[in-house]
Amino acid sequence: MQDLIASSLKFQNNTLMVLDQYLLPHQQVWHECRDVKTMRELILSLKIRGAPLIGLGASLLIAYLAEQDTTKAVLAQAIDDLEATRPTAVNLMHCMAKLRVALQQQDYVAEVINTAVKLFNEDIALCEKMATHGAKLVNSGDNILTHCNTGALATAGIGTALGVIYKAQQRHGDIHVWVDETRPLLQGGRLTAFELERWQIPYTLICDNMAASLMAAGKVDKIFVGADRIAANGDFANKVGTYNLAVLAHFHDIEFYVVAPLTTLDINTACGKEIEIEQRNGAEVRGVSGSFGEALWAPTNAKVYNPAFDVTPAKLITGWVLDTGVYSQADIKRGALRGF
Ligand SMILES: CSC[C@@H](O)[C@@H](O)C(=O)COP(=O)(O)O
Repeated sequence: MQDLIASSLKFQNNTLMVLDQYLLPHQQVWHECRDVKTMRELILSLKIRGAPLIGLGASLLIAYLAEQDTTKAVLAQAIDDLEATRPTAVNLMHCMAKLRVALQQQDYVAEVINTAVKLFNEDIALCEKMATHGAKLVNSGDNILTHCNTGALATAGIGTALGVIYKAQQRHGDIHVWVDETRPLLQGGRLTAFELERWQIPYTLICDNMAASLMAAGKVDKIFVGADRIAANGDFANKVGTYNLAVLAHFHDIEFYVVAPLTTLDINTACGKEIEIEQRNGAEVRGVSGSFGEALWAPTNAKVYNPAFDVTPAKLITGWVLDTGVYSQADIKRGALRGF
């Protein structure tokens, strides 16, 4: 298989490597992945994360296994096992569905490899298109608030919502970003801050509960976030805390955009209530861990509620920035998403 290189995932010299996003930004450790057990562990522990990237990492592993003369039955089981790791991000299901089709073909080894390569390259192109559409919504001098990490680390390309910010900065040169730290796993504080620093885009890190007062002070012009699944009616699931921002944006009359590729659309899910939300281990809320070690601040057995995502209803969204363009409330009500 040809070499494929992204910020946090690479297939090079026949070796699949994953950058450990749990240890970033203070340690940059790449893990080699040769089997389903390792990839499952990397996904479950969020060492590889972000809706598009999970699907691509799993796909490249299947392609690698196909190249090792793995039987059809074992590959089919591997696809099922990887698909079962995280239930909310539909990109993973999208990739696994494509690979299942490839596996049915006569020359399935070549088909599986071609499909994985195509998915990877397609994601780069989709990011570019979303960013181009989204950047047109940004004005010179805008203060943009974002949540979680939706950048190059989470995709094969420049990212979804953060890709828009990157393009807008290239266009205007004077964008400032408010970065929600994104409790409990701190994807904003660890990863988005790291990426913005690398891209030399001015940013300020805030705790999630500071967004309201910033909005009240008139310091947020627009909000851009990513999505893990967009239902047919435009409701979408994204990192927990996104819904809070949408409600706050509505109250303060601030534009709120969701940015996602067509691989995030799930027209078989009618509305947000039908999206399965991943529940995670309580330890993530009782304390924090990372390259610095572990800290526990709550009582060891404190009862915890820890959904990884929440659902934002369509009525709170100003625009859906997809690779095919920007869609308004009216477009969505007309059923624009069902057309894909
Ligand atoms: C391009 S990323 C879009 C989403 O996947 C992102 O906003 C998000 O919620 C990631 O969650 P994570 O749990 O870190 O995988």
